[in-house]
Amino acid sequence: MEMARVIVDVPSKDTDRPFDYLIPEDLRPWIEVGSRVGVPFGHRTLQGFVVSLHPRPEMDTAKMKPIQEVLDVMPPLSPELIEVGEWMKERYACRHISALQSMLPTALKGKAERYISLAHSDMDMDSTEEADGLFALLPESELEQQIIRFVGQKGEVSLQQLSRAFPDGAATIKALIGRGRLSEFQQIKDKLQKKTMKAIELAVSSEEASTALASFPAKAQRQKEVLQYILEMEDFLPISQKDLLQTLGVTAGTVKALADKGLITLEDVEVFRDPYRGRNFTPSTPLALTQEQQVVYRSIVHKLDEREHGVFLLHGVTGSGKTEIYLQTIQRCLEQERQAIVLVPEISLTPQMVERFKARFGDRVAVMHSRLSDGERYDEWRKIREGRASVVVGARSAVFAPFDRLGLIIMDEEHETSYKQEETPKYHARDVAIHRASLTGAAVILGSATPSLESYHAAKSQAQDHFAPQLLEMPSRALGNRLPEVQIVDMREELRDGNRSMFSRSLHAAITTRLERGEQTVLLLNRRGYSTFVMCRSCGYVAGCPECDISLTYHQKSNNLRCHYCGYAAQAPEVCPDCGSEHIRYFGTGTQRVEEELAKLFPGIRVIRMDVDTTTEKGSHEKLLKQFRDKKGDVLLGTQMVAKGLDFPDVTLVGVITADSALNLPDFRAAEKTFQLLTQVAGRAGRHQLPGEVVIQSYTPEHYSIIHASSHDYLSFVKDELKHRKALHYPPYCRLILVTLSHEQLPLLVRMAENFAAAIKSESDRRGWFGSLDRFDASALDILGPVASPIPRLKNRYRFQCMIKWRGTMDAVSLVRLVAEKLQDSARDSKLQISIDVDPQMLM
Ligand SMILES: Nc1ncnc2c1ncn2[C@@H]1O[C@H](COP(=O)(O)OP(=O)(O)OP(=O)(O)O)[C@@H](O)[C@H]1O
Ligand SMILES: [Zn+2]
Ligand SMILES: [Zn+2]
Repeated sequence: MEMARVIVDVPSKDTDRPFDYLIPEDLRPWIEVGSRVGVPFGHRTLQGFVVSLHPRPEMDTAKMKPIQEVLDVMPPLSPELIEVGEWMKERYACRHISALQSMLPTALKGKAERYISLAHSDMDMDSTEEADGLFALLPESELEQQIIRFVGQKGEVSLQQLSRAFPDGAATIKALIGRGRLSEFQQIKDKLQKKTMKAIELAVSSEEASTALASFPAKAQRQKEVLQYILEMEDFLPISQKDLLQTLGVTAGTVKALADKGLITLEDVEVFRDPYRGRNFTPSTPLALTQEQQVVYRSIVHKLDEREHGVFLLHGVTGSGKTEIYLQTIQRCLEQERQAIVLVPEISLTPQMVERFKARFGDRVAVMHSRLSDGERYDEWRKIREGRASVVVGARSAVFAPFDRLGLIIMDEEHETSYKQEETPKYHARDVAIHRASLTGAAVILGSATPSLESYHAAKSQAQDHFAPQLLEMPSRALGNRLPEVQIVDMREELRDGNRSMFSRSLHAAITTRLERGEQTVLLLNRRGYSTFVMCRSCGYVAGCPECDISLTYHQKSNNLRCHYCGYAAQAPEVCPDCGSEHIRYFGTGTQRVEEELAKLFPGIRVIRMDVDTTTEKGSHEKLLKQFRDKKGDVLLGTQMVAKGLDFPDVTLVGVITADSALNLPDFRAAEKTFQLLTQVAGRAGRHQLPGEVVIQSYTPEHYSIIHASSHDYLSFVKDELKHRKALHYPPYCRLILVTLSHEQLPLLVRMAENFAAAIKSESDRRGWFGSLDRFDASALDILGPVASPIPRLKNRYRFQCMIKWRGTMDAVSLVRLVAEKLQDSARDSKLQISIDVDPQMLM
């Protein structure tokens, strides 16, 4: 017998370490580092992950218990991912088990039994790599044939059954799965069962339907509307009845009436588990690279060829052809028989993005994002695990894709905050990607038109205590056209001149021109931050904290203003302290109001609205974009979603309703985020033949983030912004740890929060860490707070927070963790919760 160290599935402090178990002889061949096992623990059986294997210890093993069962044939985690988990535990002060669990698709988290069947024959032989094709032709051994016959006869066999029938077959069975002869799956129960939906399809040709539509009586207005919509959606049929009812606000009765007339059919159909199955992607071939692209391409490929770990920061303006770089470096990686992960922000995981990868690499691409059902995600995950996919395109958690020959990780729009997970474990996919790649000698490309200050600063300073990417730049657009002209409109002047509309005269005129020319407009309404700050509409004054240089947040209930960093509070002003105007109030508007205003100002204008409300249903995003591309809309109006990744030839105007809204958030990254968003959205204009124009409306047109965005000047922005960050001690000149404590009783919480801050102070003093952040050459640690959290009460619990700022090579995370655990132990009643967020992105 041998021994395994197992991390058990109980997220508590006392169980947050590996436990030793003996490996029974018959389970030995099934167990690897990364296996999921069932182990006895106290009186229960718990699930756990094997993190290491050891020879049988010398000591007395009588008290050690044996592993009871193995839950999967193929270990769901690899040794590499186990190592990443260990690193996450230290880096983010989370439990080891939470780190490991976060790597698995939900469907795998329960304890469902694993089954084996013959592999689907739906594997496309053309697209599998040649090596696999050769493998499949290898003569099969006696044992292999027996196993295949056995499984073939039974249809599906549970892992238990199979391991009993072939006690010595573990290695062979794993090999057969690896070669695509057998497949491992789990019975997908209840919510994962086959999904069906009521689907609507035309029962007649579209011409007949149109004719019928014309002859509808006036009183059948609702039916007419529905049929009209179905005709518009023709390319997407069948569509779901549920979607339609929601979009049009009609009842099922109206739909049924059309079915009764024989114009449409209504059927229960299975919802496809592969959301892209059956769709044809026009294959694309590599483009001849531009001069700039070639330089970048060569640097990256050089690293790939050396099989060395390396991190690149690809700073390329909008439309510079970063995606083509991604595609061609992936190509090289695949030629090396290695695999690639492409991370994109959830919000830009648009069909257009996925399409570009599917078009180049076909079935070898797996897709992972949050709108997939658990079942779909499990299927995509298996595709990766079993080696049927070699490229994955996905949101944050795709960084854990279970590849075993990873060669390249790409992170598009690397500055996006959605790469940080806000629940435990609070990891940043960028750091995980870099760490994972360093373990396997993989390359990392961080791409953006507006890199985060952290990444850019790291590339420039080549600091030793942080990752130091190699900077690659693409300053011109791939198609040779220029970046669009940007005009800034001062909205204070508009008001002074008597224009109270949310559209300036310039933007109004520009939209009118587009309507006349039949060109398209993208309108961005940045809703982040609305209703939270107080601004003077006459002079642009925004109430800010005297200590922290961030805007104060308006609290309606108490009618006061508060700083969420230091706790400063003030009465909300009645008149502007700067200019005395009464036009000072807190700000609020929404896409719906803009839509109404557009309809009023431009009668007959066709507006496609894209925001959280219109994109909740699966596929709605795609439909709206398709409508816009088919020129069924003059204006695409939306929130952040319209800023990213879109590439439409007829968009020649981009308008930003209020550029300042995000500028006034109580977040030290407010200027950076504003600059990024403006640059992104401006980049949507004039990407093809027609030249583009951008109109930015602002109440603070003199702000450096707006000025530099309008001249597409990333470098000047960085220079200005870094000055602020340095003066006020914010990243990248220090790092942050946000600690939130919560409890049901306020007085108790306040006392404990104060104890926490005091303990951090004395503990770091004792270690000689407490220095001044003003001295940039020295290590230093400072703690702000405690103050009430921006959300001071959540689910009946009060919340207080402390912000730790630190710089240096010391292990501040483990200090915070230590103090937090001590406090929790001493608090006796376990109702105190402490959450630690290392390198926080969300400060509100
Ligand atoms: N080498 C090339 N030859 C011809 N066209 C190219 C080349 N590289 C890119 N393009 C085209 O240029 C346009 C912009 O490229 P792409 O979308 O890859 O840029 P990007 O940098 O990813 O843009 P963004 O950051 O704005 O999303 C696309 O229409 C693309 O097809
Ligand atoms: Zn004022
Ligand atoms: Zn403050």
